[in-house]
Amino acid sequence: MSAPIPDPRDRLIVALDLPSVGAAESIVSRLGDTATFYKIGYELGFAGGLGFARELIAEGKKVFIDFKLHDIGNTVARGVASLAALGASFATVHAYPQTMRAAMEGKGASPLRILAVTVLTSYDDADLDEAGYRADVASTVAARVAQAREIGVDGIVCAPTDAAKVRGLLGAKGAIVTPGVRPDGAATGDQKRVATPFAAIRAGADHLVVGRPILASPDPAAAARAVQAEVARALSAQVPSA
Ligand SMILES: O=c1ccn([C@@H]2O[C@H](COP(=O)(O)O)[C@@H](O)[C@H]2O)c(=O)[nH]1
Repeated sequence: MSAPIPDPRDRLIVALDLPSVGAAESIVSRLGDTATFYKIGYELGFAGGLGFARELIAEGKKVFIDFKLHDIGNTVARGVASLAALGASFATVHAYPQTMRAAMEGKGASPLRILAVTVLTSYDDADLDEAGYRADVASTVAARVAQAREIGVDGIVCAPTDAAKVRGLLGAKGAIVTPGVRPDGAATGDQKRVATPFAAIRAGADHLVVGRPILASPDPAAAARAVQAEVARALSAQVPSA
């Protein structure tokens, strides 16, 4: 049997950073068929979002649970096993070796893909220094990707500005997922390491996570389609002409 043809709409993951299931239902309905992949983080997750994740999956959408797990190995492995049973497509853990190994053990043979978060996109060198790290963002990302690759995690979450370097370190295998994506002119908010959808894809990202630029738009479906159009433009620019 041949491999399923990937749906290009899956390149965009819409972050449902919303306070209630009702608010999420409203955005999902306005996005309709435009969006196929949704991310659920703390805000919606702690407000009934896991039940909503189940509904989205039952409707054929893909779900990324972004709780960035980090705990003792037993707790991480068992938490990940529950996310695998839920039917999530992606789940995040912080890129600490013990945590990454536990997550890979917890997912078992399920299709859940474990993504290791390297350095949050809201952090710059000064933020790492303030948190007690003695290495800058670039070297911390590189060290974490090397460990993630060694452990065999399924993918990496990094800033779009790190994606080219991460792709070089990770090789062709392994998904690169980038939050911190901002269409030209969009407010950056608390994000510090940002790039446009076009630049992120050109740098080697497989999936872009976009929240506020879509959620805050008067027309979320148009905003999502604009991101997808940039993705398509970047992908076609990557293919050398015959
Ligand atoms: O390094 C990281 C890891 C995760 N995120 C999450 O992505 C979205 C981004 O939302 P925007 O509104 O597009 O800024 C959000 O859910 C974060 O928790 C990240 O931003 N950076």
